Amino acid sequence: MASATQYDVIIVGGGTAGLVLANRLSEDSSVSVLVIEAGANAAADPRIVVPALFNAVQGTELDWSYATTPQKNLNGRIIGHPQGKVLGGSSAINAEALIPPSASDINAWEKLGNAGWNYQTLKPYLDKYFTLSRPDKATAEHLHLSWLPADLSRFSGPVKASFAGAKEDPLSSAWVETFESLKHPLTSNPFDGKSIGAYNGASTIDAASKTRSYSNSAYYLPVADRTNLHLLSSAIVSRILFNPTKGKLGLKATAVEYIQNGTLQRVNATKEIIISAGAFNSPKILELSGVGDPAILEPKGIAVKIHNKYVGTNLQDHLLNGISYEVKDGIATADNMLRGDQATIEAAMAAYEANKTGPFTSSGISSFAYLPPPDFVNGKNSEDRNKILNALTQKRGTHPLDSHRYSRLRELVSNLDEGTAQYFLFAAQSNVAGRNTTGGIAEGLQPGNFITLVTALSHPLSTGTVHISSSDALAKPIIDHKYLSDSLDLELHARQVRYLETLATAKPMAALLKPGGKRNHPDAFIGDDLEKAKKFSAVGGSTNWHSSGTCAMAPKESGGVVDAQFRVYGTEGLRVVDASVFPFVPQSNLQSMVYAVAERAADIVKDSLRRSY
Ligand SMILES: Cc1cc2nc3c(=O)[nH]c(=O)nc-3n(C[C@H](O)[C@H](O)[C@H](O)COP(=O)(O)OP(=O)(O)OC[C@H]3O[C@@H](n4cnc5c(N)ncnc54)[C@H](O)[C@@H]3O)c2cc1C
Repeated sequence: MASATQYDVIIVGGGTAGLVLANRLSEDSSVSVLVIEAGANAAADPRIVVPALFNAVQGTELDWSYATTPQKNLNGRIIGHPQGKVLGGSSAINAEALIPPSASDINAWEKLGNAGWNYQTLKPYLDKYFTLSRPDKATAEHLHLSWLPADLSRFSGPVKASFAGAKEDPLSSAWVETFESLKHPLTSNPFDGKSIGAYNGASTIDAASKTRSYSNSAYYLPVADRTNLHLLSSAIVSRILFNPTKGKLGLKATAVEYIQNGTLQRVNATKEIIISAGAFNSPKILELSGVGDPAILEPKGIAVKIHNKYVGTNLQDHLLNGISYEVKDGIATADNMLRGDQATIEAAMAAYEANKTGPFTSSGISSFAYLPPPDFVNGKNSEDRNKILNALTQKRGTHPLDSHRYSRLRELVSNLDEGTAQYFLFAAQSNVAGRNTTGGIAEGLQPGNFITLVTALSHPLSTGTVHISSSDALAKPIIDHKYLSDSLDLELHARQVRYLETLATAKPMAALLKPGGKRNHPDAFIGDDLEKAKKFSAVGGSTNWHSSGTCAMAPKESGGVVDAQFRVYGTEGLRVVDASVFPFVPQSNLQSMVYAVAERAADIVKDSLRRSY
């Protein structure tokens, strides 16, 4: 039985990855596990439970409310970065889209030198974290789910997923049919590691209760009464302490310092400390602990314990851009709800409470597509394509992982057999163009009903940094994504932004939109003009909320912070497990990879704990 001052394993951050680890590692009742989470357990809070309300959490006490520095290539705009500060982390505030990753994205980890990190080894874990409910026949037909396998029993995990979307809503059906009419049909089952074309995806929403299913409800609450699993909530970890004597692998991590109710406290770990504080806060905790670049740490008065200049670098995200199109009268969108219209919210709440129906049951984001650059398929625009391919053979960037990024993108643009961009539909307007986005997505909305067609760069070349701003554990880090700092990102992204206009004028999508209707910004009228698309890329560029990569899993000489077993280089008993370890941002939305990677990490740690007895 654990004491209050010492545990076998301490997990820093009870977020998406942290709670997977907490559950799996405490399955062995002889292992004592402590989770330290900065936020509260808000499991009953409707802003978390009700699927459509994910947006209402942003900027509240449940959000770290981070933001970038002014982004030079986005016209100096500041991009807001919500991050869950609550038990469940960002899985408690995300938009619930469950997008399976691409096999080749994962195989790229192994090519980089992470032995054993390929699709085959991760696949069992990708199937292990969720179960999937099949919708009724009429909904399945409406959503064009013929690709869904007859047997869903291979999905066997605690997160409950289902297909959102109502038969009455014309949008999700039109989405798939529009891509089909443009000769980009879905070519295979996305759950098998490849998705090209459009489909309506699943969401992490419990089909029966129509509530968010996330790491708290799925992994923590069902086992919260285990006597060997303890949770300290509303406690902010300030640093990891090391034993000054070097062991075989390096300094042994022995204790965690945290601040609770304004008091600095300490708890010891006998075997493992696992940092799962997310892509911004995990590198922050390493730096506060003296693990990082002396040029960053020393000016802040932090003694360098382990010199690794790559901590907090390699920051990636899927830069996105959306054009909002006014829809014809009578087509239901989420605009009124997003604007906070009282009558709409009351009607939606009434439908939700009475029989779990209506707009509160989904996030409004479930229609997706992946495409290679549409400009280049079938041999089109080969001169432009060759220019991009040639540029990708030249040395660009300064991070050791950059050369791998270029060769991967080169492969994708050469073969055109995988997506380089994600497209999705948001059933309301987007207001982020031309402004800082720290106020969230519901600020300054215009009257009318809209849909937003969105595209995001799947394999960005531009990478940024996140570093501490001071030695104060409560200070926000300095986040600089350096969006579009590699000019090739703009070349590809602008073409994809221009393709949104093709989608909007294709059948049957065009029939839903108001001819000559309003848009979200004067620069959003792009037509076929690539220069206008480039301009709008800067005006409207924003985050897809997929920050990752800042404690990359890679060989040390390739810019790695952790090895293939998640061990922080130069340490013993210290690992990082969360979105920060992804060396390359996968093309999929991140939660599926975070859950799967955490499940696999749990097995790796269990194995190591067994060997240590
Ligand atoms: C608004 C939003 C929408 C998104 N939508 C989707 C989507 O629809 N589909 C999808 O697949 N992905 C989505 N994502 C991405 C996905 O949810 C995240 O990438 C993923 O949840 C990150 O998991 P993580 O374990 O790395 O970090 P997190 O889940 O964020 O966990 C980190 C945890 O550590 C805690 N913590 C941090 N610092 C400290 C400290 N010093 N002391 C103690 N605790 C600390 C945090 O409070 C948090 O609970 C979205 C993300 C956001 C922010």
